[in-house]
Amino acid sequence: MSILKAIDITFGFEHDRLILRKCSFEIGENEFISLVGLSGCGKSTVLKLIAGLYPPQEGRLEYAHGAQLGKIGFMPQQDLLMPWRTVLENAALPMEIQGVNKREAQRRVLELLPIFGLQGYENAYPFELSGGMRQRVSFLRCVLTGHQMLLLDEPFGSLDALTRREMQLWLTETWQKWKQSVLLVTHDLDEALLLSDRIFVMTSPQEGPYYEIKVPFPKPRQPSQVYTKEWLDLKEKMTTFLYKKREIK
Ligand SMILES: Nc1ncnc2c1ncn2[C@@H]1O[C@H](COP(=O)(O)OP(=O)(O)OP(=O)(O)O)[C@@H](O)[C@H]1O
Repeated sequence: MSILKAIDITFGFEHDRLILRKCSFEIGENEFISLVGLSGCGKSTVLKLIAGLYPPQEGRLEYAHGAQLGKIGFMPQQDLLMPWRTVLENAALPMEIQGVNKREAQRRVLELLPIFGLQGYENAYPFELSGGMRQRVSFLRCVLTGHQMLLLDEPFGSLDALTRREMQLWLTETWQKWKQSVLLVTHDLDEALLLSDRIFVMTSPQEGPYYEIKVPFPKPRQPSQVYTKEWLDLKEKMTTFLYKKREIK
């Protein structure tokens, strides 16, 4: 069953320069999808359309029950934690805005802190945390507000390579517990292959449906797999598609 259907979406910031033209895709229940593409092709814009920050110029987005606007977790590129609020207050705030009372919101945060590797840090301020920990607070906040769907915009983009790999592995394990659908924007093809059920490869402008790769490796995947021939073949397929399209333009 699908949680979201995008049907013939057309969108551009300038009238003569479209980012999406009659673009369609579906996201299934409990599905993990990555969106990859060259810088500036419109990946963040797709997330913002789904989150309802921009209306499509043509076409429509159909949300399954429970995944309506306002109930989708959105994690932007920057963690956007408020420096004057503690971990507990930062993580609980969006739930409070959704109408959950403060005590209950904080109870839900406290319950999840250990899973997010943040136990004992509830009263810490963002400046006292490492980059990976700040991203986990941001991710925790997103999980608590996204009832059925999470939109993650390069969540690990600002982290060093080792922390990034650690966070990817942590996410593969943690995500199995949530059963929320995820649309992850990333530049990192290994990250996409490590985490996803399907990968949408986006060109600029995106015409029609995305070029799609179904990732055939069973989960959870291991970082050592990135050196296997099957893995490298899939990466090459995506790279060839991205750059060929660019030459044609
Ligand atoms: N608010 C805006 N107003 C006008 N143009 C915009 C706006 N936001 C984005 N754009 C333009 O739309 C295009 C797509 O931007 P978007 O941020 O979606 O790309 P992206 O694929 O996410 O890029 P990156 O990988 O570099 O983050 C870019 O050319 C960008 O300059």
